[in-house]
Amino acid sequence: HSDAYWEERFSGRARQRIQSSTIRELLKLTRQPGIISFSGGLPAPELFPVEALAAASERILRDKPSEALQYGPTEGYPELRECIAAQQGVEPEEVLIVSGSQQGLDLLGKVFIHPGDQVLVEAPTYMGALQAFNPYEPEYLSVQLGDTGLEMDVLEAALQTRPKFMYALPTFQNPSGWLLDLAQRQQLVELAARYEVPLIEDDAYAALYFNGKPLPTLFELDRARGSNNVIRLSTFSKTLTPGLRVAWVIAPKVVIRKLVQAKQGTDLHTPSFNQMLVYEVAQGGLGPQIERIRAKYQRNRDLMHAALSAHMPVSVRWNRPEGGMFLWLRLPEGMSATELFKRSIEQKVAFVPGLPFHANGGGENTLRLSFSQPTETQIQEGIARLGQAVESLLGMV
Ligand SMILES: Cc1ncc(COP(=O)(O)O)c(CN[C@@H](CCCC(=O)O)C(=O)O)c1O
Repeated sequence: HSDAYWEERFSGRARQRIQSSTIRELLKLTRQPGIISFSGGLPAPELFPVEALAAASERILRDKPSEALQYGPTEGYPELRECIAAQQGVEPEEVLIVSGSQQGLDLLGKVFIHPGDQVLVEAPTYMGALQAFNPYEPEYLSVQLGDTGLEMDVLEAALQTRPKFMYALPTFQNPSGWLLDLAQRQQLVELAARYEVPLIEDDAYAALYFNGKPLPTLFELDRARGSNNVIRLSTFSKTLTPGLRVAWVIAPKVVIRKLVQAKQGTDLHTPSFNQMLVYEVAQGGLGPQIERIRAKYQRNRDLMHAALSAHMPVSVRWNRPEGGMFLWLRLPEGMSATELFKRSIEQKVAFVPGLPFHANGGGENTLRLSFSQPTETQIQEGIARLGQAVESLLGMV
């Protein structure tokens, strides 16, 4: 049959609401030789604890082969679930292990979003969440996030319209790297509780503070005031390995029970072996591993910052995140990051243009730079080439 035979049989939703992820598509591009990629939020591969994982897999297959290779409970590997619950100060029944927090986002969309529901997101926000939510046909409300945090008056007005939930990334936000300060965290939690709008806190980068004490999560602030209005997602992808696809959702028991039902229909359960592997390596504590990651990313951030100062024209602005993997760059008004992308790919440099991080448009002159993976030389060389590409467009603005 022709492609048309199949395409005309896709559901309307599949045709309109299921589109490709810009990050995933770009990552295919960046596998070409010689490309310096600042695109994906990919952990530095040399930091994967390979020996520890190899030893743990040996032990698991020797001591618990059937549990590792057999179907398991949808809720997750009990020991891992209990370990996370203890760490987060909740009961195991409030924890669900998912196949990456990306699956957590999909399941949350599946159980909460009815076609036409309003969902409040930050502008910019993580495009993977938009990709997960889109098939459930929400209408997006957005609230600007910038160097002074969230626009709180816009936030309150949006919450008053009682959207189904708000998707928030308070800690080293993807794509911008912003960290929401304590006052705004308190305000956000209080406003969401007042207007009865559940918060979904996506905390993928919670562990990646470069210095200073971590701020309390929205989840902690909400529980501390005797409320249970926050659902929290976090993952082993940024502290251990993303390829094993092990993450977790913390939510009230009634929500976890519904998510479990949804997950039964999606993948029955997260791979048994991967959960046991993560448990074996993580239960010994990831402290030293996280220290190595923080040191590398902080150094890379400083190198990228210095390179940007050396090579970017004065009309280009960028921030200096105190953690995470990304920084956010703003080109002169009128300059298109998508146009810049085409030129910089010719110079074998890749990044993620800002447009797809905006649910309701805008951000044409913004772009995300990831500093987690490139080597020092690649940062120097890549930013120098990017600076030239910007210069070549300056004449056009
Ligand atoms: C805020 C936020 N939430 C969920 C995820 C997905 O992480 P999981 O590996 O599914 O736990 C991510 C991972 N995003 C990275 C990784 C995507 C890389 C890829 O698509 O290969 C990025 O934005 O580049 C994230 O930043």
